[in-house]
Amino acid sequence: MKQIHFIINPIAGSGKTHKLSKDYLATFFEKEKYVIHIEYSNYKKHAAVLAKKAMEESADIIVACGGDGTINEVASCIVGSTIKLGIIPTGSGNGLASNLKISKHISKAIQIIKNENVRQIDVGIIHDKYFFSNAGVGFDACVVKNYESSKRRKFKSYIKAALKSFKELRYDRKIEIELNNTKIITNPFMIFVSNSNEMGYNISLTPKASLHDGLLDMLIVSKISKFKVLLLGFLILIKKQQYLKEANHFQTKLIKLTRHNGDLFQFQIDGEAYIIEEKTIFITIKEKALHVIS
Ligand SMILES: Nc1ncnc2c1ncn2[C@@H]1O[C@H](COP(=O)(O)OP(=O)(O)OP(=O)(O)O)[C@@H](O)[C@H]1O
Repeated sequence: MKQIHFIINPIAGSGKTHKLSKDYLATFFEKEKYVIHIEYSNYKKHAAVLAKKAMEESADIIVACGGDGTINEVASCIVGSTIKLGIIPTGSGNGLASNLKISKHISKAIQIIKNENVRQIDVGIIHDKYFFSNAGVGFDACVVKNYESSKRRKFKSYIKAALKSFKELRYDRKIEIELNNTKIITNPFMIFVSNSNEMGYNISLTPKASLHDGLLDMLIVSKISKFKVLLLGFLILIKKQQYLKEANHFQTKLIKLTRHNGDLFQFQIDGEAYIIEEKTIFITIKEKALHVIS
């Protein structure tokens, strides 16, 4: 019998998860072959607690039902193991699921899990945390921080958060970046590191990124005027950000970031806000460390 555990974030996205009852799932997973377990996350980081419990109960497959935040909490527990991660993308952005071509239609996503076609994907590591989609410091981290205080988890909330971040924009920190034997000292608008080629909503800052190439894709945008911020936003929407001369793209396996002044590092990691206190941090990649059904 296969033990399949569903971990559902009830507040992710537009709350489509109400469909995921035991009766509904039982119409897909035959009781002769599967034992279905369902748990709901009740607070931030609870999905990780539930994933660890599922591992102790010998789960074969753990299904994260939510967005990139829920996937991060669940997947971080099973990196390096042979437990398979299933995804039902009920979040708002669903960047990783979209990169993996997992349908947003619940029944289609369930069918993908049933087919059990497993791929091993790379996993990013920033300081002591895993990321599966992307992480960044600067404007994107500010947008995420402002988004977290909004009541609704929708695209409109991201736009509002971006406008607020635009108003708050300031360049009061210097960061030293070391990668590929190069040192860059910048007063950044944004330092964005990605494992996946999509942030969600079909937006990509790193279109060349692959979950399977053993490399991190990095976009460094140095200090730019507010006019150029708007221009960059437009270029991103038409997927032509390389035309902004301050936007530089790199591929690498290891990045060292040192903050020379300014406050603590305020990151976004898979769309969640994080503070990192250390002055120097490393970002690296663990190849093919996660078994994902897609
Ligand atoms: N019951 C709950 N109440 C409040 N927060 C929760 C609850 N369950 C999970 N969370 C938190 O909700 C946050 C958002 O989850 P998630 O990223 O899955 O959805 P999303 O933000 O709508 O989607 P995406 O990241 O794809 O845009 C995560 O930080 C998670 O820890």
